[in-house]
Amino acid sequence: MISVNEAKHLISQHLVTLNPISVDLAKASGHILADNVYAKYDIPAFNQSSMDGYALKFADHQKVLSLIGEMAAGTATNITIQNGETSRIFTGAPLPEGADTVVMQEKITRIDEKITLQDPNLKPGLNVRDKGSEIKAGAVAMEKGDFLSPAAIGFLAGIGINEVRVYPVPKISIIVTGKELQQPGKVLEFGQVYESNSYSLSAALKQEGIEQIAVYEADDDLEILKKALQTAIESSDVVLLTGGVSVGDYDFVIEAASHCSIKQIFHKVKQKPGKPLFFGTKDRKLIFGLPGNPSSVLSCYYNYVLPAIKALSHQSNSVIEMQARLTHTYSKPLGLTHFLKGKYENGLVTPLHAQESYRLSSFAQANCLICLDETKEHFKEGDIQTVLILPG
Ligand SMILES: Nc1nc2c(c(=O)[nH]1)N[C@H]1C(S)=C(S)[C@@H](COP(=O)(O)OP(=O)(O)OC[C@H]3O[C@@H](n4cnc5c(N)ncnc54)[C@H](O)[C@@H]3O)O[C@H]1N2
Ligand code: MOO
Repeated sequence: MISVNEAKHLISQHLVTLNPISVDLAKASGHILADNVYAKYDIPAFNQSSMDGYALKFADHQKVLSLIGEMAAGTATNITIQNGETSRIFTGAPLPEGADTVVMQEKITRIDEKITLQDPNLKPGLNVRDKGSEIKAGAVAMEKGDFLSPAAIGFLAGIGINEVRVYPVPKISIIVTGKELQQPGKVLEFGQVYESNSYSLSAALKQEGIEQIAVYEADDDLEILKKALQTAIESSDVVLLTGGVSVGDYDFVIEAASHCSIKQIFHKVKQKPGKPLFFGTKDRKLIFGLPGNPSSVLSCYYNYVLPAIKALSHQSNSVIEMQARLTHTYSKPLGLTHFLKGKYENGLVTPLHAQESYRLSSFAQANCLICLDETKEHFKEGDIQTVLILPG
């Protein structure tokens, strides 16, 4: 059996970033840019007023000015002001030809068409957004590797970009195994358990902006599982199986993986929960066999699957590793790394109740996993441990 670190290292060695695609800007939020984006135009595209007021030549600011026209935002034709003239202007409107400064309307006196300024702080160019002051045509607007946040999307739209090249988010298939599984909402017959793994995994994936998720149910039937796995490999970048990776007579995942020519990279990790974790590859596709217990599924997801999925899209891990002080003493046997459901706050971390891998009640309250090393047995109150902060 390999250690947690060895397992993480082996996965990292098999990650190949997905090929970039072009997408509409409106669909690019949350992606990473695969190419530099260059500005096509000077933005603003014209000298623009940043205030409602009057446009003038600064050299005229001590004169009584004659009002000769108006420029509103969206005005399609320009006007020209001569010496001693001014024009009404509104926020966002182009400056009239000849004007270089705008005075706010609160800082003038107007008698009929005559304007006198009372702005001791007026400077040349005040209240004017210069043409190209946001960005110049040809300049790099954003760089390859930049994250497309909502602000970045707005920025690129604002400079006229409508399509970008990004690293795609992977397509995911989830295959749940087990003939005991019943859908939530239906009556639970004797021996049945409610199917929850596809729900928790889909929710976790959607939280990362992954929408292309297919769910298959494979019962405990080897033939059904082989077919589902084959379809899943062909139609997705990452396959997540849950259950059926242990040593029971109905645990068919390893056999189905071998039948589908999946190359086994490892099976079983020195950890709790999630000891029977399987990882394999086929071409560039990643196949994770997650041990069926609901808590094992999520613990393995945050430790292995999520970092891998993020790396495929060139994204940084959304599970943040931190150090925290234990609020309680905790003991465990030697030999396995334990991941405890915990509550982290202000540098302190508390292990929650219900750590068993079939239970999710404490996971539902947890905001972190506490990592307790395989080589240690006793952990004292105040000891500093690594915690994995779960995406909120
Ligand atoms: N003799 C041994 N038995 C077991 C070992 C072992 O080393 N030797 N390992 C145990 C550990 S640790 C784990 S974890 C489980 C993993 O087993 P499988 O991956 O084969 O999972 P299943 O047996 O199919 O299911 C385990 C458990 O989880 C429930 N389950 C499965 N799928 C779902 C689902 N989609 N939603 C909700 N619950 C699900 C299933 O009913 C079982 O209770 O093996 C131990 N056994
Ligand atoms: O390693 Mo298992 O996930 O504890 O039941």
